[in-house]
Amino acid sequence: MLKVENLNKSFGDKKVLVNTNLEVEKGSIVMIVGESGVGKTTLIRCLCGLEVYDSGRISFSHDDEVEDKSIGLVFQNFNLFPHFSVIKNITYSLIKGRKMIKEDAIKKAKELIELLGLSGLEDSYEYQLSGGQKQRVAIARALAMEPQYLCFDEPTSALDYKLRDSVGEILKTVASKGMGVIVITHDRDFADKYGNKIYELGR
Ligand SMILES: Nc1ncnc2c1ncn2[C@@H]1O[C@H](COP(=O)(O)OP(=O)(O)OP(=O)(O)O)[C@@H](O)[C@H]1O
Repeated sequence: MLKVENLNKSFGDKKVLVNTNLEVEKGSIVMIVGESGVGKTTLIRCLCGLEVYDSGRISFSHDDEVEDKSIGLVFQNFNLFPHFSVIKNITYSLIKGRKMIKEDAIKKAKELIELLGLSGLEDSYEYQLSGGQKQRVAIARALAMEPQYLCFDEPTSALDYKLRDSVGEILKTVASKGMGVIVITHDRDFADKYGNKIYELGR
């Protein structure tokens, strides 16, 4: 379980997170809702190590057999490498960061491409993809790193309304593989439908 206790974060004089608490079990989907500006993105940036927090604790409890502290993030705008094909977007960090053999990285990427319904798009570039396809490439890329927890920043906001449920099904698939899923959303119906728990971040 991922546990956030009394997390505080300010930007200058502005207190954004004040004694924020959160618990995420593996295999579950936790939705974070709240008005614009309450600090939802700041919270997940702290979780992923992209932001330094002022005080409090982020810890992993003992149900994590291997104490793997990896938390991945799927950015709201996906952040794909525009000059790389779909398959290279997925394999790049495996090969360069994890030093995986290229053939193994490609095998893994192909499994994820299949899982996320991207077959046939292996050699496409970002500009050739729809919003939903870009998002699924970003999810495949994050899953390739095998994080224990995966955060999604507003996964439905850039997409056509009808794609909302397909995103929900992907979140369920990710959780069913044993990962803890943390989702920022403005969409209360989506949160109610797919969240195992909903945290309302307040001022
Ligand atoms: N790097 C930064 N420097 C200064 N202020 C920041 C920085 N990042 C965020 N903030 C401020 O912190 C507050 C919380 O921002 P954050 O993006 O976390 O909110 P949010 O709840 O995700 O909002 P939204 O729903 O609109 O995306 C905002 O007032 C924002 O202006």
